[in-house]
Amino acid sequence: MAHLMMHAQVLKHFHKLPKKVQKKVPELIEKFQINPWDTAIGLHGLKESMLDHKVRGADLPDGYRAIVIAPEQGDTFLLVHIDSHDRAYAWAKNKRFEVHSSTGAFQIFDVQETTEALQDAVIPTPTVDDYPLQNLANDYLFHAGVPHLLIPAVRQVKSDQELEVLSEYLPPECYEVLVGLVAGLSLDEALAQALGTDVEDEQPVTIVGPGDFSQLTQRPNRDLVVVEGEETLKAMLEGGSLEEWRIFLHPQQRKIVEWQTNGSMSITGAAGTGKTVALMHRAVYLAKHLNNPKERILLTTFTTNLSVTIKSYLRRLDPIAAEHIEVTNLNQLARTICSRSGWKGRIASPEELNDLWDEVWADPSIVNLPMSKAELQKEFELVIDANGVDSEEGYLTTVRTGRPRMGRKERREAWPIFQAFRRLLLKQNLLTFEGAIHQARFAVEQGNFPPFRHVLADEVQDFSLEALKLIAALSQVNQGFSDPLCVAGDGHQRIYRGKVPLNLAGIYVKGRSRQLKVNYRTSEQIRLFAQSILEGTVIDDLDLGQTTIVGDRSVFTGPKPEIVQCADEKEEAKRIASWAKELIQDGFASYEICLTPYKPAIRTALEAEGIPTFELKPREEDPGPEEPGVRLGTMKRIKGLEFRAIAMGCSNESDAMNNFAKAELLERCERYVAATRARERLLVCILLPLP
Ligand SMILES: Nc1ncnc2c1ncn2[C@@H]1O[C@H](COP(=O)(O)OP(=O)(O)OP(=O)(O)O)[C@@H](O)[C@H]1O
Repeated sequence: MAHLMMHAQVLKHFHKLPKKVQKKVPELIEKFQINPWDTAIGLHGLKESMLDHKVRGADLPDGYRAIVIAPEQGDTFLLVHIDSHDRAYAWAKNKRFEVHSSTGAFQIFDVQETTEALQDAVIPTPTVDDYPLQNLANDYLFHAGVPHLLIPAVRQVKSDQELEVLSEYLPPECYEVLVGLVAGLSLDEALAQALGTDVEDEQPVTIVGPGDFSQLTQRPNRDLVVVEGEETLKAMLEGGSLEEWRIFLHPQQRKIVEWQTNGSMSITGAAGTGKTVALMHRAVYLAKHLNNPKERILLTTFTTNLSVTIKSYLRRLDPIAAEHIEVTNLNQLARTICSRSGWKGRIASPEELNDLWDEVWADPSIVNLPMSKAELQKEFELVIDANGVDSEEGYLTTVRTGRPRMGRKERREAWPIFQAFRRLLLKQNLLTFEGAIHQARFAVEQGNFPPFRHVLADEVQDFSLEALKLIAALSQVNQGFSDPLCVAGDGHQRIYRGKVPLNLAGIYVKGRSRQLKVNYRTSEQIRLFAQSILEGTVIDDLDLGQTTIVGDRSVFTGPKPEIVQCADEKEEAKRIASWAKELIQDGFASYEICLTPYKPAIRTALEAEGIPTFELKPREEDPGPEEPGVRLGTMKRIKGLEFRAIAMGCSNESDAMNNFAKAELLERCERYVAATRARERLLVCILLPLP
């Protein structure tokens, strides 16, 4: 059967086409499947007027034309553009539509346009004359995926800015490989990143020429999709427009989705690189391949926000598969397991915990405090509770990463205090959040709660050791099942605790780990700024190694983040309010703007300008377009969300933004998280330096 593959750009602009034209497209697809040469399709050659002789036109109503690329080998046709007659043909006239015979990627490019873009770019001449691309041999560049005809243009590139100019003109995977090479990756590494292939398992490309489309439906492809008929098209364009993440995955994401593993696997990547998207697609893929429909899949997250978003996205992705996937956040998961396995208590509220600590401190037998009360409470939360430490001996040997030094003597002194606190919890049938996770793990390990066939967990950088052990138990990681556990996370975004290597919890991902490097959320300018907040720090890969952002990039560019100095909170509130007002005048909806952290002064300043506000409260969903109002929320609250514009206020001398070098890593990571929630615009207020 012949196929018609559609290009992402056609789907992206589909909603702008006249209704009559939109209606005809499914008919066109169906006719193609039956007989692509059917005269009723009206496919006609345009040899004389087109540079690429494979270009065909197909008539659509109201004088519109579809640009279809006919194969020289195979029976896969490509619908690459739809527009009014003159515009459609002008678009296609000088373009080439080819499969690259080294990488197998389908590429659209215009040699003249690319060369001219480079010549016209006003970029200062670099002082150093040995930019990496200039020294590469033609053959090397070809293996990197550069079409033969574009090699001369690529060899002209003398700086990062010039390479960036080409980002709009080079085929995307080819541009990505070049960025990787310039950043210092080897050719194999850069190709593996861009194409989602491994050198070991790579299928050799065996195409016979640029018009051989016979393998396009089988190879990972970031811009083309097979559309099988009206229903598929409708499903893709649910709500009238395309949500690209549902259909077009980066080849690395595709690899993650379909990767069959005999043990746990991990997905890493900086903020916005599509980890959650890959994880959701993988959950759906696994749900579709369950052997027994009674088997269950768990997808869990650290924050409540994210689990709410994932739940609704999974239903959009595949409502039938979503029925097999239980989505819940860690807190809820622990509660459910505890209560289903017979526990009758409650998780203590923060106020109740404070009351219990007060009771401990009031106990006259507690006299020797090896550190301050506040530090001891923190020690309990971050070390004792999070690691499930249940004996003094265990405590003496626990690794306390990121905590103040404590010798054996101090630990022995502290232990009775923690025991006293635990006794009070028990007396009232209360558990801490970590305590509930600990109980839940026991319930699973003792067979009081059934494990899942597959477990997927997001935001694992913030999981405690106990939480990691819980998901390991729930997925039976060491029982020899295929694809037991897939975890996703990012060490740059760890904001709740020190790192806990997966390995410590018996989750072994060596050789089964993938890093995503293409940022789909934030502009390149915002990505670079956010990255600068963490400059000089060492970020882990969730396990025992370090992560690197070499070769990372965003898929789009935008205005530079604005950094403004404000003398005090009053000035800060004024600056933020006038910035938000300007954005709204420029067409931003109020709910697309978020200000963090929440400060009453900022709210008052906005309201004085007549701008509605909406506070994002803990555990409550962001209602989106239904509820106008500039969003106000803490940096922790906005994790897992994204906005077109973010303003970060920080008119406080000790704020991390005022002095990165002095700030704690967790605080810097929190600022990184806040900055990377912004898609297009970022305003950062810092304190005016003291005289
Ligand atoms: N293949 C894709 N095509 C288009 N958009 C994508 C794709 N993958 C992800 N995105 C978009 O990029 C944004 C970030 O994706 P996602 O939330 O999955 O990233 P993440 O790595 O989990 O981010 P973070 O760690 O910052 O929460 C989302 O708006 C998502 O829709």
